[in-house]
Amino acid sequence: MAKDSNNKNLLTLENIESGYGKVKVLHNVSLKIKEGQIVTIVGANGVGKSTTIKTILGLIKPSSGQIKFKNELINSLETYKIIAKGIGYSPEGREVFGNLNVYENLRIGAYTVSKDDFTKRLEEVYQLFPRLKERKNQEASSLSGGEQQMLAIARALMQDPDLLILDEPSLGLAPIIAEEIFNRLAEINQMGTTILLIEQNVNLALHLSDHAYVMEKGKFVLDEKASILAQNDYVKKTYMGIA
Ligand SMILES: Nc1ncnc2c1ncn2[C@@H]1O[C@H](COP(=O)(O)OP(=O)(O)OP(=O)(O)O)[C@@H](O)[C@H]1O
Repeated sequence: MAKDSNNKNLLTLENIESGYGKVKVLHNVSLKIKEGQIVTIVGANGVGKSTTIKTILGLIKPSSGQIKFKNELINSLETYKIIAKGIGYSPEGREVFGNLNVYENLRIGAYTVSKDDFTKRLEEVYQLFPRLKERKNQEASSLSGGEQQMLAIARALMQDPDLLILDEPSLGLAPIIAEEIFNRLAEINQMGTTILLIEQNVNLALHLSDHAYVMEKGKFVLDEKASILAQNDYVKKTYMGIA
C-alpha cells in the first residue's frame, strides 16, 4: 500500500511528555502521520497507547512538546475545537449510546454538520455499512459487538473527518468480524481518510497499515514501515506469538 512519500504531514507529535497529574506516562513521544496514510501504534496493555490518543484529542494536556494538526498547533485547544478541525474518534469499548437507536447515534456524531450535508453523509455511511441501514431503528444496546463497532466507526465518520482515530476496533470480536471491520477501514482510507489506529491484533494491523510504531513503557521503541515491522523477529516473537 505505497502512498506518495511527498504527501504533507497531517498530524505531528514532537517530544510529547504527558500523563495524569504526577504520573508521567508518555516520555519524549514523537510521531508523524502523512495525509492518506494508515498508521498504527501497537503495544501491550498499559504502555500508554490510549494516553497518546487522549493527549492528541486534548482530553489530557501534555506537560511539554508540540502537537500540530494541519500545521496548526493544537496543544492547548479544547477537545471540541480539536474535533471540529477534522478529527473523528472511535473510542476503546465503542461507547455507543445504548438506549438510542442507530440513526440517533449517527445524528449525534453529525452535530457539527448542516442538515443537507447530514442526509448526504448518512447515505454514504449507510453504503459503507449496509447492516447499519438495515438496523437504523434498532437500539444500539441490542446490536452485536461487531455491529456496535461499525456504529462507533460510522458515528466518527459522520462529520467527514480528515483523520479517523480508532482505539482497539477489533477488541472482543470474532476473527472473521474483525477482518470485516478491517476491510471497511481499508475502504475508508481509499476514499481519502487518513487513519491512526491503536490495535493489539498486530498481524491484522500491520497488514492494513503503511507505517507503525511499537510502544513500550510510554516510549516508541520501533518506528518503521509496517511491511518491514511485520518481518521483524522481535515484533513477530513479542507481539505476534510467532517463534
Ligand atoms: N485516568 C488515569 N489516571 C491515572 N493513571 C491512568 C489513567 N488512565 C490511564 N492511566 C495509567 O496510564 C498508563 C497507560 O495507560 P493507557 O490506557 O494509555 O494504556 P494502553 O496502552 O492504552 O493500554 P490498554 O491497551 O490496556 O488500553 C497505565 O499505567 C494506566 O494505569
